[in-house]
Amino acid sequence: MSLVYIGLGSNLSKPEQQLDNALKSLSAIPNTELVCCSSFYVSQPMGPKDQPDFVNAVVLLKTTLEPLALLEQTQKIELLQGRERKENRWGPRTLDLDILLYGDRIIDLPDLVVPHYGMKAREFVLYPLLEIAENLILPSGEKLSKLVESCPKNGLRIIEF
Ligand SMILES: CC1(C)Nc2nc(N)[nH]c(=O)c2N=C1O
Repeated sequence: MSLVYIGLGSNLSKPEQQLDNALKSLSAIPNTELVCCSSFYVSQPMGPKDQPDFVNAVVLLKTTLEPLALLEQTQKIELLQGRERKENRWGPRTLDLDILLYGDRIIDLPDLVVPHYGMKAREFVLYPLLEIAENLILPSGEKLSKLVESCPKNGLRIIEF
């Protein structure tokens, strides 16, 4: 059984609803349990600013699926929710599911790099992750709490339901 942290992001077609739907689909992945989810956070787009603000969250899964089998499941959910794989990397999207951490594994495959390549500089990943994993140590040995200390919030704010 592995503990896997997944980043969720959306800035199209009712982003909060997109994340709610994604949570339902993630909890239905075979051999996988959705353990907990962070609050939903709103933030300005990193990269091109001429697009809507994003809604982001991080979830913790417990799974016996191997990394590429889990990736297949998350990509299926993205497509189900209307993500066109052809869109540009920095443009708006209905749903992004990124495998941030997979236990203590370091994975470097053409389709999957874990820890996620950009997570250390993304406030919209680090703050929700800290909310559900305050004592996390990354495979590199770095403390998540230290990374958050040096990551500006850039206006990131929790959506109060
Ligand atoms: C376009 C890019 C880089 N910017 C983002 N910016 C924010 N705030 N949140 C995201 O999830 C996000 N995802 C992306 O892929």
